[in-house]
Amino acid sequence: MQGNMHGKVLIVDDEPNALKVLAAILREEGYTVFKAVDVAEAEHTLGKEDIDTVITDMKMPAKDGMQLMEFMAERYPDIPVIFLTAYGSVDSAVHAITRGAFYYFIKPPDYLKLKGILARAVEQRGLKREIEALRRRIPGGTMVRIVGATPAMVHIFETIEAVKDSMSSVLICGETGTGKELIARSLHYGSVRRDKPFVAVNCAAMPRELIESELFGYEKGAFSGAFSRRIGRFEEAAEGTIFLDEIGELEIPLQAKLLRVLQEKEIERIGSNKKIKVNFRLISSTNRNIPAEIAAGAFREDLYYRLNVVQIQVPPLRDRREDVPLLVAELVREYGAREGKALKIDDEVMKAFLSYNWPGNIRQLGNVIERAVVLAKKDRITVKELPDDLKHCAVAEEPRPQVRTLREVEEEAIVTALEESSGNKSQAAKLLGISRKALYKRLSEME
Ligand SMILES: Nc1ncnc2c1ncn2[C@@H]1O[C@H](COP(=O)(O)OP(=O)(O)OP(=O)(O)O)[C@@H](O)[C@H]1O
Repeated sequence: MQGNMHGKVLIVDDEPNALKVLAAILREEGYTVFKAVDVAEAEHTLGKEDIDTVITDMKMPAKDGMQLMEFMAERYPDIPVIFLTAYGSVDSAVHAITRGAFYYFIKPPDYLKLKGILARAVEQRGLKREIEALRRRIPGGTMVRIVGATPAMVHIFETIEAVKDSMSSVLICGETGTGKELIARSLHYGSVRRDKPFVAVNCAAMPRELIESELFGYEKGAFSGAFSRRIGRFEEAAEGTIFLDEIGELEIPLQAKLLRVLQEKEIERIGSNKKIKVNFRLISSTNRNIPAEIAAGAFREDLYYRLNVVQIQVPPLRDRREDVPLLVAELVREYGAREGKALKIDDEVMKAFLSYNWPGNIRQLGNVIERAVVLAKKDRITVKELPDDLKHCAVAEEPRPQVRTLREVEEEAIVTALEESSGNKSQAAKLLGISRKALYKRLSEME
């Protein structure tokens, strides 16, 4: 945004007059204005133009403003959204704010105020863009920090380094929440392609027809609802990386289409038979056992070989428990910073973390820590802040003997006193309430 005070604004409203008036006012202010009469058209414009801020009506006949915002949260999380809402639907606007909307105005808005808010939104977008650009420039930087020191993780880091700049396809296998997407991102942002797009598509999140139009795009009129042309994700990923998450969910007909794209490096938009050259690096991920799917006839073997040129296996968290303390420290710092809390973790909590089997892996660990950080009072995270199944783990992990011998108690007291006094024996003796000589005597008995 530097050197350019104004930005690109997209206005979405089903009332042509409202659209016209606001567009005129903002153009006067020097903004480049794009208009859309519904969410579908807005989505299309967002795919084509580098929009700085969206101003949208809340109530619209097909999809509403809230649905547009959800779409944006997924695809364009850095673009601020300002809502215009009719008097009487303030509730939904407030809901939008809690979901991250930038601001809302009741119609008709106070244009002076709207201009002020818009300027702030555009400025914020500019800042985010600069930060993103800086991050990408960190030499060899992966932008995201992948925490891990176990041999399996070190092996993954080495593989990332070795293959990041190549065009070969990478298949990342591992349970849900193990960090597959993080690895895909660091393969991209650490590579020579880091200034090109990284386009992620979750193959499990959408019905088949939608994935197809998402991946390949379509021409205007290709099917009912295709009001305008839309470019697909393969085209969007030009010279960059496309990440197909949960590739195992792709149905057989789409597998065939994908195979053809990989072989021929060209695509056809739906409703057109013009071939378009595409060039991208493909990373895919799966939490399924693909060879078993092949044996069951649910996955094409030839496609598997194309996807699996380089394979990265990410182990579940329970198989690399040594990484748990590192991850916990990192996550507590991260969420703590967000909440403005500097927190320590009780030993019991760490013990529970170490013995739990983490079916949701690091994502689950992150959620548990986020919750604990929010709940934590004072400066500690205690077992009280853990969800029930983890609390049980903390209890199960403490098979303390009921009675200890006096000698054991004495030895423990001596060790604690020495620790407290950093090994200074006079001070330790003082803490224990005995003479230095008595301490020496007991120490010699202990050995
Ligand atoms: N090694 C790691 N270090 C730090 N954070 C991690 C690590 N691995 C995963 N995470 C965090 O855990 C969460 C889940 O990771 P990610 O989305 O990459 O997992 P995934 O394997 O792609 O999950 P799914 O299969 O469900 O899509 C993210 O918030 C990510 O930042």
